[in-house]
Amino acid sequence: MQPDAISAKTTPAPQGPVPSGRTLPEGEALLSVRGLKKVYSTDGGPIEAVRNLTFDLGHGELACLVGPSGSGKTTLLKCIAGLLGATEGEVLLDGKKVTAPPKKMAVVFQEYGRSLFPWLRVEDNVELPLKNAGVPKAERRQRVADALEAVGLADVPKSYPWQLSGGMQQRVAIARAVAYQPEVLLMDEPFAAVDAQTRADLEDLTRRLWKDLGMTILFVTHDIDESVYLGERVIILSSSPTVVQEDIRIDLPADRDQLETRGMPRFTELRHHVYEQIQLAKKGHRPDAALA
Ligand SMILES: Nc1ncnc2c1ncn2[C@@H]1O[C@H](COP(=O)(O)OP(=O)(O)OP(=O)(O)O)[C@@H](O)[C@H]1O
Repeated sequence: MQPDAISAKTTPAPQGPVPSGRTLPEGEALLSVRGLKKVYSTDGGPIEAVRNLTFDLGHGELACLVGPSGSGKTTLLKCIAGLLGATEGEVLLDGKKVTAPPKKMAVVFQEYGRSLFPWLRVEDNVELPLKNAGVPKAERRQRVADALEAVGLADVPKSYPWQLSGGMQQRVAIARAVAYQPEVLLMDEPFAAVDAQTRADLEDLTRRLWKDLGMTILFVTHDIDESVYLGERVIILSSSPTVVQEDIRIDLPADRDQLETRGMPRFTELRHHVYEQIQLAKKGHRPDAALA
């Protein structure tokens, strides 16, 4: 049986029978993905990575995106971030079409080792995007100090990334995104390469920053438990060529705790449901309308 909250608040997509995630009335969405399709041209022929994705994110939402390996999660995030052009459809930020990386957006990737500059100290890594954006020096310093404080790294501003643990390096990457003060933060499996304890700490840090700073977050993860623990909503993708398989509201209490929340019967119920859907997606199940 499906949990009660599933499909709650879902409104039909404007363009007809194609399965869609939750959409909002015009003017209410901060981020809109509309009929997004991405086909890669390769020497071996075209690869249709994403077939048709439609969903909205409202101001201040924290949504997780899960789907089978190869279902196009990174492709979608790159299209949203303006790093990759769509074949069809569009991404709108505050109603404006995204055609290049928008100033209001920041991305945290999985590979912190590659996203931080090893020759720059922690504080300089965090400061760099602010410099590039022309933020005045005094304000830059304050924002860097605040961001390092927020991620619990106020005591290592002069260290180099390679002098820190993996979890600490990822916190530097998060601090860099936070200092930039984005309206939308995209996170692509950001904790996949850290140990379980650090991962739990970083999950709690993400929710705390989300609450304190009021950002809108789209968080891609392979980890079903993580998606349910972190998200206010979980968007499940089908296997490639990708459509939205289901868009679930996570009706767990706002204050989450690694032991208490994960021990709740409702957590288990939601987790089971997402797990089942991913298994179905892996077996090639697609929402009926996608086949039409
Ligand atoms: N640059 C590219 N050129 C050609 N095909 C690509 C490219 N990038 C991704 N693809 C293909 O597009 C599909 C979706 O890939 P993508 O990396 O977006 O999926 P994913 O859900 O993020 O995967 P994973 O969960 O394994 O990280 C795959 O079939 C992949 O092989």
